[in-house]
Amino acid sequence: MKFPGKRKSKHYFPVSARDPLLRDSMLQEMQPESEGGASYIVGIDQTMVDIEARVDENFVARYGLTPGESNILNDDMSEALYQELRSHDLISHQFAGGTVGNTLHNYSVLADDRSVLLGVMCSNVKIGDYAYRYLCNTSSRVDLNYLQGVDGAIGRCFTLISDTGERTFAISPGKMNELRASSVPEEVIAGASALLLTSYLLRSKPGEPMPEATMQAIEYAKKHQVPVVLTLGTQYVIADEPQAWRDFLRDHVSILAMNEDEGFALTGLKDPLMAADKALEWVDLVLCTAGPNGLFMASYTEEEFKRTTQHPLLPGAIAEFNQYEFSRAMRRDCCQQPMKIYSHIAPYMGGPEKIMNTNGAGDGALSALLHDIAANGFHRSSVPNSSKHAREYLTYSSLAQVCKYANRVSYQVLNQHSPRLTRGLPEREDSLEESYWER
Ligand SMILES: Nc1ncnc2c1ncn2[C@@H]1O[C@H](COP(=O)(O)OP(=O)(O)OP(=O)(O)O)[C@@H](O)[C@H]1O
Ligand SMILES: O=c1[nH]cnc2c1ncn2[C@@H]1O[C@H](CO)[C@@H](O)[C@H]1O
Repeated sequence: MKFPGKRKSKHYFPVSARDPLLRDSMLQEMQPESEGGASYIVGIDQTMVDIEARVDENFVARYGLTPGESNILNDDMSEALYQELRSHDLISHQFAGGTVGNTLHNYSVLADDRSVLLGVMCSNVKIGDYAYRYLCNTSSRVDLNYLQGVDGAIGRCFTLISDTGERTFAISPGKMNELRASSVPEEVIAGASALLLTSYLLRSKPGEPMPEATMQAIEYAKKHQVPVVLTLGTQYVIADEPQAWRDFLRDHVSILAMNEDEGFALTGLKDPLMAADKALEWVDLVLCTAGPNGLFMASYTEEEFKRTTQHPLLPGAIAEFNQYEFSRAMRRDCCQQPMKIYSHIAPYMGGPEKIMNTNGAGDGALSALLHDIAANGFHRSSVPNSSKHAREYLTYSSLAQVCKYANRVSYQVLNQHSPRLTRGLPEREDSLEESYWER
């Protein structure tokens, strides 16, 4: 694992006196990690490839699709849509996709370490087909050994970009929802630092086993105290039944990732800070991305061990909300006196000069948060006596540092075409501190 502490520690966890147990020599010893992976993330996804095409505004309306939404197509519509894209030569890119698949891939690239993907894969893969492309475009650090074979195609996600830059997904599901509960291995969930899920998993046709497989994974995660991370799909999935999603969060989820639109659909609050604050009623840690306005995080920490920021205090609906952003996130139930902490960061370097692609920028931010969570697990098992583990923290770094890291990774995604990182961040990121607020 690329341990965040291996970088200049001040970049990732702003302590002035370093942990005496965490000397460089010890970190060196920690580097060669066994293949089994002491610390990994597991996730479930609807296995799919993204087929990106530029279309005119009428296109989306002609197929009766809701703009901006992730729409499900029937077989006839999929075929007609695909044929139209092909005959007009509109397809510009094809990548492996899926929101959890993207996030696990990015996690594995950033951490240079193992993650485990659960889902389906064609039993009979042919060179050049979509399943083949999916496998070829997934990091070799993503463990695909637990995928369940199916007799048929994986999903296709037509990613339709209009003239205005709006992105509409049209999903041809194939067999993507055929994952059975019996294909969810308890031991893999039990050993993970976190279980990653998306709200899309609960959206399937009657009789398809994916929702049951998802609930089975949640049951194992609870049994083994593995934090459940949920990324909300699109606002429409949530807006259909917001109360059911609030109950779901309260009952099953510890860490929530969403963008401001999804936050609004969930809470009825437009301000991402207030939406994140509201979500703390149900979960322990919230990442809320807000496009050109950067991102917010909110969590709990132990009142006695809160740490005051050295950054300027920020105005907002909660006055000086970032006052304790140098604290580390904890589960509310692990705090004797829980207090809420918040942080915000503006886009890294003000955003790229030219945005290549916003698709997956939020997934990128979440993969950085997962890296920090896994690093905490890794550090806990490597240096159990460290003062860093005197209390049960969720993250290795402070909320402010996780924001920085998440934001930095989003920037990287905006700067390339695919939602999946082609390489990790520059090894030392020496410029991070100095150049952060320039431009
Ligand atoms: N127009 C922009 N200018 C600068 N930075 C941006 C812009 N759009 C996004 N970002 C950066 O990317 C991060 C995530 O963006 P956004 O909120 O659009 O994610 P998202 O909608 O969840 O994306 P996806 O669902 O496709 O993964 C933001 O927090 C910000 O750092
Ligand atoms: O229904 C779905 N299930 C899983 N992933 C989806 C669905 N719709 C869109 N995406 C995925 O979301 C990613 C960007 O966040 C895209 O890469 C797309 O593949």
